[in-house]
Amino acid sequence: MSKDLTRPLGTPPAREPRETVTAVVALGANLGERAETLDEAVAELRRLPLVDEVVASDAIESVALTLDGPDETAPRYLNGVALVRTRLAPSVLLGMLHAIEARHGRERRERWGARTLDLDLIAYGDVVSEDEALILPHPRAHERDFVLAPWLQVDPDAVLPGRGRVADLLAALRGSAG
Ligand SMILES: Nc1ncnc2c1ncn2[C@@H]1O[C@H](COP(=O)(O)OP(=O)(O)OP(=O)(O)O)[C@@H](O)[C@H]1O
Ligand SMILES: Nc1nc2c(c(=O)[nH]1)N=C(CO)CN2
Repeated sequence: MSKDLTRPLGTPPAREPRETVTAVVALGANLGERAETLDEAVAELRRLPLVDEVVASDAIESVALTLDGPDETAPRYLNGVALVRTRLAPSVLLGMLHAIEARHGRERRERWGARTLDLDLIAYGDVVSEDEALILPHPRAHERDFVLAPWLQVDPDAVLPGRGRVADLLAALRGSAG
């Protein structure tokens, strides 16, 4: 029996097919061959089942944000955003993001620690979720220049559900910086 990946695992088959939504995936890397890793991760997103289209931003470089604030001595990050048109259920998509991270040697050691690849699910359509295994939209996306700027590049009209237009969020963030 084939699995229905449009539903959260363990739930009964749907009567209606799940519609295609745009998921926003943030990519980050500050260890290893960062640009190659991000390119490969985008290629892997394109090969996922029930993914029709992936539009990827350019990669941007930024100083590492740690729990103690920006750290100029830490390896710098390359970040990007991919818009993923998919019928995968959000929790199934997150599981597949974790599998891609694992294939790139991601180790989960410390929070906000250096990593070969980090894939966060920033938004899934306009779904709102408080489940700590998958909070939607991502609770820190609105305060991250390295998420908002590449997102705006691939979707100038983007809206972060519950927070507003990405262009306005980025302008506010930059206006309040330093
Ligand atoms: N929207 C989301 N995207 C990715 N992971 C999420 C999300 N909401 C909750 N999580 C949970 O957060 C856990 C930690 O994720 P991760 O290791 O990517 O965090 P981090 O990259 O160190 O920090 P941050 O979440 O601030 O980017 C994951 O196991 C995942 O289940
Ligand atoms: N510049 C930058 N800093 C970070 C990043 C990131 O992607 N870019 N991700 C983190 C944890 O998700 C912590 N700090």
